[in-house]
Amino acid sequence: MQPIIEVRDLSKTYASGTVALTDVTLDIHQGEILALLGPNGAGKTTFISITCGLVTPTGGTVRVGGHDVVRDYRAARSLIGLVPQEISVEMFETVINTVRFSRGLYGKAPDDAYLEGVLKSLALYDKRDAKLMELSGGMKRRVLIAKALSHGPKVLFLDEPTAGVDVNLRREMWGVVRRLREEGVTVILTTHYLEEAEEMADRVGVIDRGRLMLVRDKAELMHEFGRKRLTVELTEAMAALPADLAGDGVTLSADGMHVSYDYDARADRSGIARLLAGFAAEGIAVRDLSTEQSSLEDVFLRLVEEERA
Ligand SMILES: Nc1ncnc2c1ncn2[C@@H]1O[C@H](COP(=O)(O)OP(=O)(O)OP(=O)(O)O)[C@@H](O)[C@H]1O
Repeated sequence: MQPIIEVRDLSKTYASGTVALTDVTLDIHQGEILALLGPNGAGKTTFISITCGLVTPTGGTVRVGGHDVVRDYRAARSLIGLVPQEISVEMFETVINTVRFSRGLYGKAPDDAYLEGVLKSLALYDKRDAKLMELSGGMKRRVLIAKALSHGPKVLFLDEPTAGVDVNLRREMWGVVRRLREEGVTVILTTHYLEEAEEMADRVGVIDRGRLMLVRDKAELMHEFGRKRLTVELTEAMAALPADLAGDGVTLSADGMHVSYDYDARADRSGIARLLAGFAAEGIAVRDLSTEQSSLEDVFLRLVEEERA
């Protein structure tokens, strides 16, 4: 199947001389949730703005549903919904009128049945006649999504959907995004939160200083994420690892006081029992044990380093 979004060698240098994107190439598939992770200023918003036709690229192309976002702007844009970072809503307007207005901006014929369906899927139907000023922060964010969906797009961009919101609201947003995907909407979201990418995405892309460093299936990343490290603290320093303790993933610290063992936490047999039996057999006294999980952040840092190398 043809990707819904095809990005080829995309570059952007702003008039100020700031290089925001360099040679980004990426396919986004229909019905997936792609999370774009990256630090402030990495180029995420620039990528979204170009795809939505709000910023002109200085090199390369983006096609949405086969339509070039520059040459064939209207056709491309009609397939896209954008939920921007800032919450700006017309406080005195009602929910239903706000989404009707957004739909009208796309030159689409009025279709209240469709819009009511959108409001229902976002749990806003009961609030359709409420003024926006009467809504909670979470509801206002859902109104922004309803506006972005008002013209029936195939692709939804969410620029930092949960920046600065509390944990409950973040979970609520995750639920909303998952339901949209079930309805067949392709979702591209940007985030600073690794946890969010981990929770939501089918694929994760990392942008760093304008370059797309990597794009991976989350399952693949989670496999690496599943690694843990056991550290065994000894009562006395050891000069070298005894032969029956040495093995894959076992290392002795420089001071000889700690043995660490990296293992796959998801494997049926972690190898920990075998290792500890080895300590007992060698008569090595153990002071303490601790385990730590490599965070997604560790995984990313390692991957990005590998990619740079
Ligand atoms: N209109 C503009 N004119 C000049 N430079 C810009 C403009 N918009 C963004 N930039 C610069 O381009 C770079 C990428 O910015 P962008 O907003 O795309 O990053 P981002 O990854 O979305 O960051 P954040 O996570 O902070 O939103 C930054 O250095 C930024 O200062």
